[in-house]
Amino acid sequence: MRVGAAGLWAAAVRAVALIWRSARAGVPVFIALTLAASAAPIATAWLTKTVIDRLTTPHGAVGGPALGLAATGLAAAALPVGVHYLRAQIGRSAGLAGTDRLFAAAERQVGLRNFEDPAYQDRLRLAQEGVGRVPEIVDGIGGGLGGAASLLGFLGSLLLISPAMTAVVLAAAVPALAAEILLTRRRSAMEWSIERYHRREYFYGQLLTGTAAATEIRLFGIGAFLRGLMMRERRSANAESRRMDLRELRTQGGLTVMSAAAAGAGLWWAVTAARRGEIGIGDVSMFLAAVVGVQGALGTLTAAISGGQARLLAFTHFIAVTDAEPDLPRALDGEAPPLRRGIELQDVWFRYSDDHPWVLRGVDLTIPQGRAVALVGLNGAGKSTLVKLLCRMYDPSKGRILWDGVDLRDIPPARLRERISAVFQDHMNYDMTAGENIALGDLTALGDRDRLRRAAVSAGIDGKLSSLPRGYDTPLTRMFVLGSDQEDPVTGVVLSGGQWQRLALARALVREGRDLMILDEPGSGLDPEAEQEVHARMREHRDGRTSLLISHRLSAVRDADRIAVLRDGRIVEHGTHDALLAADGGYARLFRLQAAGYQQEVP
Ligand SMILES: Nc1ncnc2c1ncn2[C@@H]1O[C@H](COP(=O)(O)OP(=O)(O)OP(=O)(O)O)[C@@H](O)[C@H]1O
Repeated sequence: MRVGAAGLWAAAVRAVALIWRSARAGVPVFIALTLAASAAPIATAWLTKTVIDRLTTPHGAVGGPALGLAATGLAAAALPVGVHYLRAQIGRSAGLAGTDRLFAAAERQVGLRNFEDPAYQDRLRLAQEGVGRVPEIVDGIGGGLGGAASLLGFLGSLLLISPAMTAVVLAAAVPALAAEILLTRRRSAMEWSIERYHRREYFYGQLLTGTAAATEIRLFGIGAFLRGLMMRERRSANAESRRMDLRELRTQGGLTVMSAAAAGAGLWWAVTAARRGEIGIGDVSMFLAAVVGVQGALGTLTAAISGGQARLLAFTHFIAVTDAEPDLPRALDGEAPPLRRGIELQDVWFRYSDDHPWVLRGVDLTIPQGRAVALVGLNGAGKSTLVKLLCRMYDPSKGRILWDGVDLRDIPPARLRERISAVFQDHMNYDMTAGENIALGDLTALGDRDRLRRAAVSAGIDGKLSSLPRGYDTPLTRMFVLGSDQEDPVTGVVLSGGQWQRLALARALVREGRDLMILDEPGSGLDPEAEQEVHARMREHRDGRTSLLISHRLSAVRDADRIAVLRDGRIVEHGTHDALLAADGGYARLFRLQAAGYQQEVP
């Protein structure tokens, strides 16, 4: 991604606006103290010159300037401390506001399309990095302001002593500044180009240190292999950084010699001019302070400019994420009415992107209110995709889905989702307490132990949760210690796959009174007995409710009011279990196959 000067400027304006809005009271004080802190050394230099001049003239009164020197010395020592505190404080406020804004922007992506786009994911990660660098932008602003004020102050002082010498010092300074800015742009470009190595290195690092892949990595013995891949990425990034460092070394080396030569020449001139009586001894001291001051200010300024470019570049990702349009067209005021008739899919076509093949190719399906519809089909047939369309995680590419006659596109996703509960095939296990894991299904149940237990009982997991060391308050994680009590840390518990499955079911059940219940493979991780039991419970729960059930175990869906078979992106069979068996099509064949498999297993 190339960001030109205009882009960086726009980013600077946005960053300043964010900083200003998040710390209105602190910013003016910070600027005032920064400028005062920069002025202190200039005042010190002038006062020193005055003291020396008066000391070298008979009867010169030095009391006033000496007192002034003491005051500026005090200011020079104290002001940077205040500036440092305010800078950190403003950085924290701005970082907090930026982080909140960033995550709110990510939440505005109500569907999944952007989240599944690798480019958006990259951008999101870089945006987090960008917002993390907002405190550095505050540093940069402070450095830039302070540096510029010192530079102008010392150059002005030098100008009063000798315009010629000012020209020499400037001649050494300006190329240095220009070269630094150029180097910085190159460094930014280099950092952007090595980002791809860092992303892959991070990925391997996560694999090697996380728990998700820990078992496989150990069993397959692939730790060293993955570490090798990780180190290869790091070496590639290092090689490019080293090339850049060498270029900087050469340029900066040359510039340092140049400015040292300018300073040396200036010193020689000042000393000889003082010897000839053309300037006073105080002027020599002022000149020395100005040369050192200009060089120091230049260093601060170039660091602020070069660091600032890199930080603003990172901040452009934050801007891109916070400005991104929601992935689904927004319907702001539609309603999802309580379901009375049912849900209708009319000629629904869907593919994940223009580059992907069609998953659904004209699905027509009705889920009548109060009925249980089962959806069956082979792996990859598109069942879970259809579920995601029903929850409006995506919009159909063609066709429409009607909720009691209202197109889902006309309903704000949040309102639609309030009416739905679901157990997803790839349900989530949260590193939180058992109770929280259930309550996440409906936050109004948080802390309502009776409701949580009711859901857990229905999902058949209450016994297990009640027997945990702290019951429903037991953390279901070994990732970190929960609770604020450092003296008495709460050790977490790890559940089995099937137990997590039941917990996901409880999470769906705690969402009481919803119009549609979606059960996508609710029994897939359970042993046969448990699966039967869960399906029996779900049958009870479904009774009189609108539900969509997906299962590969056809015996579990046989008593659904309707069964739809999805193949090649279309509903190819549709009816009750008995009707489908009588039709003797694909469903009947699959059902017999499964039944025969079970019979063979019985001795
Ligand atoms: N997020 C995604 N991006 C791109 N393609 C996807 C995505 N999710 C699923 N697919 C593809 O869509 C097709 C249908 O997948 P889906 O998960 O809906 O099938 P399914 O019927 O639920 O399968 P299973 O029975 O194995 O769970 C598959 O070919 C899959 O590769």
